[in-house]
Amino acid sequence: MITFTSCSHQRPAYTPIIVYSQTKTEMGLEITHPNTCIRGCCHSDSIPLHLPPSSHTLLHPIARGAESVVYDGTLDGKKVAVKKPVLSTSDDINKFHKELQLLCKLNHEGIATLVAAHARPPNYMFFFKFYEFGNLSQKLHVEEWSPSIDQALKITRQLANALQYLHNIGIVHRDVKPANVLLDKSMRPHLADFGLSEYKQDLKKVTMENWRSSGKPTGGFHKKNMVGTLIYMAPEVLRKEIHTEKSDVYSFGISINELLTGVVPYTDLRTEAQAHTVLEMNYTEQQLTAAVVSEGLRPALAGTESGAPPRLLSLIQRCWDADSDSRPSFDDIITEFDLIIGNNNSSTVEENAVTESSSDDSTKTVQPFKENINWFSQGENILKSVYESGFDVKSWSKYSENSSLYVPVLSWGSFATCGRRETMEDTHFLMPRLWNEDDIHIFGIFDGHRGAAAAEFSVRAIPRLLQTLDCTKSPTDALKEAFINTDIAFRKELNNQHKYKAFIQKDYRPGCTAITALIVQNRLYVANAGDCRAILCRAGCPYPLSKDHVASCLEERERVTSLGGEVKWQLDTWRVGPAALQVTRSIGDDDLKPWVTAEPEITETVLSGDDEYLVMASDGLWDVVSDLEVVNIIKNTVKDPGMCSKRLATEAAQRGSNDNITVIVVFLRPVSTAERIY
Ligand SMILES: Nc1ncnc2c1ncn2[C@@H]1O[C@H](COP(=O)(O)OP(=O)(O)OP(=O)(O)O)[C@@H](O)[C@H]1O
Ligand SMILES: [Mn+2]
Ligand SMILES: [Mn+2]
Repeated sequence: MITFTSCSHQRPAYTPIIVYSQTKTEMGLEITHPNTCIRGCCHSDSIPLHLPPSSHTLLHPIARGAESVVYDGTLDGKKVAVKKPVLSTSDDINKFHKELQLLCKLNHEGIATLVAAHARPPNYMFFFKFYEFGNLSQKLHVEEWSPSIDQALKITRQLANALQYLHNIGIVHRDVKPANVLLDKSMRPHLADFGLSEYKQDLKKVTMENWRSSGKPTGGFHKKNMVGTLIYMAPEVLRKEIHTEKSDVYSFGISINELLTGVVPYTDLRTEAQAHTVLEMNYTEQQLTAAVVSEGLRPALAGTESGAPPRLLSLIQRCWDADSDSRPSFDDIITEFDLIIGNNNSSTVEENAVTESSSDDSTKTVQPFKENINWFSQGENILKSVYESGFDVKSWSKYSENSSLYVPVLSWGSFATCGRRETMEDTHFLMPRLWNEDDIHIFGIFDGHRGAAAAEFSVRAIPRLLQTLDCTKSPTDALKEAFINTDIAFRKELNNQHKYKAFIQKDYRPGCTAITALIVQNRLYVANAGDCRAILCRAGCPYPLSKDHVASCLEERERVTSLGGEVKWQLDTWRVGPAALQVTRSIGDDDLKPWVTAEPEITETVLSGDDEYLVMASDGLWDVVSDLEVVNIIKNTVKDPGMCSKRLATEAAQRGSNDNITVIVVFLRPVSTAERIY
């Protein structure tokens, strides 16, 4: 017989008592001990790892990344940035703990300071010091900040210090790029975003694990390993070899060059001149990768006119050397840099002396007298002619108070080329964040004919009119009015010129087609007059957002004839009036009014998470590339809106488009690091 001795599942004789004690951090935050995350894997002596709910508030989202949302908020009354990662799988939670462990170890003024974290369910959050000036990429390319050479050198030096510190404690950042450099009020840089960082000794293991988990070196493998953003990635990373700390040196070199030139890597035309063969302004991901890896393609190096000392330029070139062993370490970079800065200070003095003496001469030079009419500035003055008295700047931001609305996350880019024509008659504008509102954006393209005057006038006039709106008008009415008022003002100005300025030809009747896309929160309004076109890519498929207004369209032909206009088949197609215009709506074309109206057709679309991007272009693109082809081309292009625009325009040029080509691409949701690659 078997007897069971009772095994004691009873409580032990005593329960260990957890002693909750409190200490204070330098910032005056209270730390409750034991100070660990829920799992007990993250520790810190100085950073609280769990917080009472009353200690913090989240205010507004300031950035929605692919893997997290960053809010501004407060912690014990002080302004902070709160990074809330999107945690959907257990992998994501492991990643959070890993990032937190790492952040707890960091303490350097060149690195974004973690002041607290909350690492217990249901909330996982990082609290960082708030850096008022946002990230360096935004500063350079959205605000178009151009730093003085001294500012650029200071930022370079401080960033190098931060990376030297990281490498010395054995950490590789793996995502060095201007978007991960935050600026404080004094324009000092702080390296952020340790989401991809690893300890040097783990790099090999991490690579192998990812390799094994995906079975073969494609698909998942690439996605996990090709970290960072493509254009900042070192050749060895692009070749899917193991990352080293020298891969950070490469990304640092590319980033510093971007700081000096103000140009997004590979978008400068000068680069194309250097890049031969396959590239020819035609970057698919594979081609860019191949060119970087095997042809040694690099962004156009900053010129000495940027004020950068030649030794710094050669240092950048060594940083982006194809052979990682030939790249300097951050110890080397700092040593070299101090020599450079030492020299630069003395040369600045000399240069100043030179400029001062030469400035005497420049006062003697006389500005040449310009007779040409500047239609851009005429357009800028539109407010004077439309509003007699003052106006209020108001916005639609409170158009809908519903805070649970879907709000797209935008990034945008454009490319314009005169193609085979001798003159450029297309114009366009990008005005994200109208009135400084995060959720109102407008973009527009104007395709001029019979001269560029109407397109030049409208590109300044339309955004001006929209900026000074009466917010009681609906966006649809506002757009319509802006088109019509611009047309009236332009024709009035042209007639004035005809009357008083003899040097304008009598039969000079320029016009332009126009398309604008206005985004207000989750609504997209496309206003179109003419044959520019906009499409929306939703869940992988193209949807037209505008209809072409041309005389070959029966509806338009009937509209024109019902107003008394004449439409005739001439040469190859239907054309309007004595001027034989193909388009039936436009701004300008004074001799064809009112038949060729400036009144736009407007579509309204409610945006949702399925909406990927918007493409707007002049007919130079659409003549030779179909809606579906546009979607397919973007599918295999580097997911950067500027590059996609350029790729589409150059594709059209290659297919023989003989018109000016302007393309605007607006991504409507964040592109994750992985998506940017595949
Ligand atoms: N401490 C801060 N102060 C001010 N702005 C911040 C701060 N931290 C983050 N941001 C803003 O949020 C953006 C995203 O932050 P971060 O790069 O850490 O998030 P992420 O989700 O990893 O983004 P990514 O999509 O680049 O991987 C930054 O580029 C910056 O504009
Ligand atoms: Mn980032
Ligand atoms: Mn990240």
